[in-house]
Amino acid sequence: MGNVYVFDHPLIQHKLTYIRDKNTGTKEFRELVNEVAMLMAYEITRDMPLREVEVETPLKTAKCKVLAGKKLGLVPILRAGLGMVEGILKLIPAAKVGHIGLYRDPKTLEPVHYYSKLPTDIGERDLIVIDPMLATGGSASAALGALKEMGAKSMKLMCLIAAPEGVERIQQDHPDIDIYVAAVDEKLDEKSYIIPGLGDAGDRLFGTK
Ligand SMILES: O=P(O)(O)OC[C@H]1O[C@H](OP(=O)(O)OP(=O)(O)O)[C@H](O)[C@@H]1O
Ligand SMILES: O=c1cc[nH]c(=O)[nH]1
Ligand SMILES: [Mg+2]
Repeated sequence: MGNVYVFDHPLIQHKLTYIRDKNTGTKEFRELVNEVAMLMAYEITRDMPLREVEVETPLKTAKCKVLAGKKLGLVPILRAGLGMVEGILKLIPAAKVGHIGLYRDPKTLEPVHYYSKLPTDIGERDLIVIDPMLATGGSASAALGALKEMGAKSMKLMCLIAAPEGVERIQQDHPDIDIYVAAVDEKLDEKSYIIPGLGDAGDRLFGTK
């Protein structure tokens, strides 16, 4: 079964508090989401392989390390996942970005897959699938399933806030996938919003409500 990693770094937790606050406006919300995404990416990329190189300092030859050039890919789940991409690209500017469009039908709560455009070599890349909210887990599960069908072999799921129900769903449907979050909240409400959560991530990012 996949592991769940909760990032308790003080900077992540501090910023998440202001992301949750209903009085945080669109501009600040966007900035904070990107900042937390960047900090989470820093933690997630801990296992990136390095290779040794030699470099001439002004004084001596030094044996040093550089990234081994493993291919990465970011896959934001539209729309809200877009809000985390810029922050991650600040750390990993060469990463390719694929897009997968899914929304949760407000009546049935079922995910509707409406778009995808991925790098042609997704099978060779380590993918980070990004969505701020893991609520029922339906959208992320469908996204991971669709990506596997399209050839993805190595994926991590990165979310800001998860509900226990969403974590369970991913562990059941995709036991091979590790989940990285800033918080696992209490529960879902009757409309399957995460409680306490942060409200509707897409609407808060894009100012649509
Ligand atoms: O775990 P689930 O129950 O599937 O819910 C989570 C999904 O809901 C939100 O997207 P939404 O449907 O609001 O689309 P949007 O990003 O376009 O606003 C969120 O960004 C997730 O993709
Ligand atoms: O709490 C929730 C649940 C699903 N989608 C959101 O944006 N927020
Ligand atoms: Mg939304």
